[in-house]
Amino acid sequence: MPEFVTFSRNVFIPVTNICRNRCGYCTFRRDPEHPEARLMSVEEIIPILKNGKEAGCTEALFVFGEYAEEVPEYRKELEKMGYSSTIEYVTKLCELAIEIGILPHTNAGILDRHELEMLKPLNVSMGLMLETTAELKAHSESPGKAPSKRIEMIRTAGELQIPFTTGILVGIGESIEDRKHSLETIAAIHEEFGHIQEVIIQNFMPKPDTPMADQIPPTKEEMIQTVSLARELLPEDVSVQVAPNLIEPHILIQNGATDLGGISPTTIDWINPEAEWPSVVDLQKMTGKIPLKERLPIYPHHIKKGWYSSNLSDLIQTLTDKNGFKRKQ
Ligand SMILES: O=c1nc2n(C[C@H](O)[C@H](O)[C@H](O)CO)c3cc(O)ccc3cc-2c(=O)[nH]1
Ligand SMILES: C[C@H]1O[C@@H](n2cnc3c(N)ncnc32)[C@H](O)[C@@H]1O
Ligand code: MET
Ligand code: SF4
Repeated sequence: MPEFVTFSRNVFIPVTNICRNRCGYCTFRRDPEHPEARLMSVEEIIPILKNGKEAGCTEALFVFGEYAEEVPEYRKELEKMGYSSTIEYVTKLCELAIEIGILPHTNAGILDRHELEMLKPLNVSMGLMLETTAELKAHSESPGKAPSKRIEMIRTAGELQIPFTTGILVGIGESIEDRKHSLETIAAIHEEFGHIQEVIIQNFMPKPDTPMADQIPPTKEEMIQTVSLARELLPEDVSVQVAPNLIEPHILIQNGATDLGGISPTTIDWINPEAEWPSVVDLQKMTGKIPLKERLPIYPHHIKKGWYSSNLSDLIQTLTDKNGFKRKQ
């Protein structure tokens, strides 16, 4: 049993749902002609950040479609707003979040070294799910889900000393051996760079009207087995995260999970909109006797190592003090 289980309070900002990929399990992505296709404006985003700040959130989670610039209609929209790339726009959004008092964490899909360098000074951590090292049908129309590209980006983030979240998606057609290989790959990258804070073991949730609508999601037993495997294969300083809105976490905590990721009092999970966030009180009920501890989107050991830009130090300090987060030695 772990000594405690962690979580963070976030606001989820789905900057754009335009995406160059077409993953077989995804309902987040929209075609440009779809009525719900969007690129959020600064005017829409500011109140979300402010509400989140009021509600005690410490993390601005920017998640969006990968390289939407490859979609011509989107590029035009972005140019109308005065930006030539999504990442240029997102740096502006991160600056706003910092001004309002929330720490940015961006998961943009694949980014190149230059883009990572642009975001590093404005993000306390970043993320990219490896998903799997297997070549799967689910990803046959998603160039950005090529395992080699994902591995390369996670490594580059390591070279740049960006605190990082990655993970695997369980139940999308991969075998147990594939899961093992994916986790070993993540473990090896972390041994080299030391930047991975947490590895998400995310259970696939079938969605209506997707090519994988009828695929059976992983069983509780498979999830227990995968969480145990992750705990066994990953270095000790990496936590194993499960999503408490997607699966009952208690038994997974008994098998090695120690983090529940971000939950939000003010925004929905845009990737799994059908899955409501539990409240902190619900979370405490789920973990039972194990104490819950709120964390920031940057872990204490990375704060201690100074893996953040000077733009962020005041805010990290204020939020650490205010929330009474311990700087674990
Ligand atoms: O609300 C969600 N948060 C997701 N998060 C956020 C996560 O729960 C936390 O915000 C991080 O642990 C940072 O504190 C991700 C972050 C990443 O870097 C990569 C993937 C994910 C996936 C999800 C997700 O599906 N839903
Ligand atoms: C942000 C992350 O959300 C995950 N993701 C995308 N679609 C689904 C789904 N149907 N079920 C569970 N997780 C999903 C992917 O792993 C992505 O990288
Ligand atoms: C909305 S999914 C999360 C971000 C990115 N599109 C990816 O799949 O990696
Ligand atoms: S999961 Fe991410 S990369 Fe895949 S289609 Fe959805 S938004 Fe695009």
